[in-house]
Amino acid sequence: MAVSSSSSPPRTNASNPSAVDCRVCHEKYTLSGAKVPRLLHGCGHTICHGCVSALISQQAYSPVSMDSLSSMHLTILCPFDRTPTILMPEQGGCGLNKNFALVELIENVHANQSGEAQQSESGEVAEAEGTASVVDVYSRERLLGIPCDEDASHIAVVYCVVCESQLCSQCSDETHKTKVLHKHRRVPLSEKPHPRQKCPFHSAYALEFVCQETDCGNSDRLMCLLCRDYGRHQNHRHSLLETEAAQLREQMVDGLTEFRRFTADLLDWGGRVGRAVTGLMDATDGSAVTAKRLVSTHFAELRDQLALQEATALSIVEGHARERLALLRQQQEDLATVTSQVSAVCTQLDKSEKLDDARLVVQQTEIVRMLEMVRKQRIEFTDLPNQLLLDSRIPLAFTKDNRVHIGPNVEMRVVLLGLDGAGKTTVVFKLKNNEIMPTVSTIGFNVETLEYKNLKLTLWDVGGLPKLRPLWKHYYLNTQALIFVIDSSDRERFPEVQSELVKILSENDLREASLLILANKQDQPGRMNCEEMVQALTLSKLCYGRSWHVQPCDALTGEGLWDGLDWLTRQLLSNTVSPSSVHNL
Ligand SMILES: Nc1nc2c(ncn2[C@@H]2O[C@H](COP(=O)(O)OP(=O)(O)OP(=O)(O)O)[C@@H](O)[C@H]2O)c(=O)[nH]1
Ligand SMILES: [Mg+2]
Repeated sequence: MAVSSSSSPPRTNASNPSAVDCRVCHEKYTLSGAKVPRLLHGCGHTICHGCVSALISQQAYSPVSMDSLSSMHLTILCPFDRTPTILMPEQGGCGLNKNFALVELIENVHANQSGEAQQSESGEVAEAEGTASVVDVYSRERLLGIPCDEDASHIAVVYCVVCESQLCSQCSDETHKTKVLHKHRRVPLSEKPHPRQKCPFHSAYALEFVCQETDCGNSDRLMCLLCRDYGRHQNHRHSLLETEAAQLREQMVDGLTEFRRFTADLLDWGGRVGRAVTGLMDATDGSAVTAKRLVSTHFAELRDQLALQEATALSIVEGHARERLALLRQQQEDLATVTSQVSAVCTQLDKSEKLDDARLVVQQTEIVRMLEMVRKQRIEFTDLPNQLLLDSRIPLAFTKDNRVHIGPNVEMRVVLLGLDGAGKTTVVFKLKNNEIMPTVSTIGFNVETLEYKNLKLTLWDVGGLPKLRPLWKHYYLNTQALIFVIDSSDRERFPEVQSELVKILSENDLREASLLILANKQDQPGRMNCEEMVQALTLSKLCYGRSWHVQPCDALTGEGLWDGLDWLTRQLLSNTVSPSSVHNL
């Protein structure tokens, strides 16, 4: 500790410590001021206010003294057992309670020694028998440089809380010599309490109490002595303003600690979010850039693949057209040859017919040969029209993986099922003849053939009335596709629809069949869309393992029907047509 002269050097008594001496500086405790006993609440030991201040000024620069999370906390270590005690820096030593038991003891000692010479608190010089070392407990106050109220040439170091004056040690001692004034509480100037606010109703009195009545009726809870005893808060329960403020401060300290941690957490999360934003938006290699690159690559690959598939399909069609052309040209040539042969025979027969009998008979063998030849040609020609490939169309269709199928019509058996009134018959008529026919409930079945692309579909439209449903199973055998028609607007019958679907889809004969679900009557109010229908009928689960598709449609206008049929033909060609008839890419 620094050794210096002080305007009020405390007495030291290191050689003969007693209960009323500070065990650090070995000076006598006093009732107020620098030697007032302060209780270290961390461990319960007591040291004087001056030593607390000295510890604070020492600890303030120690790295362990500051709470790492809260700069508001100041920790001092007990000089006896190094237990930490936490303080608010702005309160300094005043933040610690006085050891009131000791204060009482000192008062008793003072009372007993009233006749004796008073301990000098001015502390000008250490007494001869005391220690030689003196602690300048007011070094901080001196740094403030506030002039003494009694003598402006002195620097004030203490504050009398009763007189409300700032004094140097000397003037403090001199002005507080009397027995009464001596009792005035004086604190180091750096610990000067905030000035008390005056009562707005009694300007001579300070606000000292807080009303605790819940239904007090006064807008202002603070009161002075007069308000409490005679005024608007008379007979009201109340507490000390100081205590109330201390409790509030305590709550604020707790809150601040908590909030600083919260702020640290927020900053931490903010940092993480910031890093995520940077990672996402990095212009050169951020996640967004990478994801976009992946999308572009994916679609570029798809385009390449499609271009390749298109080129292959075109070359297949061109090859097919060339073959057909060559065949037709061959047929052209053959016909021309036969025609010229027959014309030549006709010319020859015309000439021979004009000959006389003798000459004619001479040519008999030749004439018979020509007649037989032409007749033979004629007989052959009766079959020729059937063999001629006069249809210039090239029937083709695509599989679902874009392979092209060219060839004669492939026959398929398709069964239409669904509840009565769902629109099966209407769908068939619309597909077959593009017309709307007034329908009645189908009793039994209708069968229609439909040529679409290079498929020849046999459509079996089976009546859906409950009494007819047990007959559905007779149509399952060799069925390549099932078209299940649903009235999308009739939500009440969805459970019935689902129960029929469950039964149908568990049929062994339909295991391989493609399933086209027509969500019909999309023109009707209250209709269910495809997504809702898939959910409502748990179709993903029901149709697991088979090729299935839900197509919204309106059988009256035909909207959606051909899209559904396109899906079906692609499935059927992929599943059914022999690999040799499909031109692989
Ligand atoms: N508004 C509307 N009505 C439709 C639609 N499709 C069919 N209908 C009508 O629904 C009613 C029943 O149609 P059908 O084709 O006879 O029904 P179904 O499924 O063959 O019935 P069953 O033969 O009893 O199994 C008829 O009045 C049709 O005009 C549609 O898309 N919209
Ligand atoms: Mg019908």
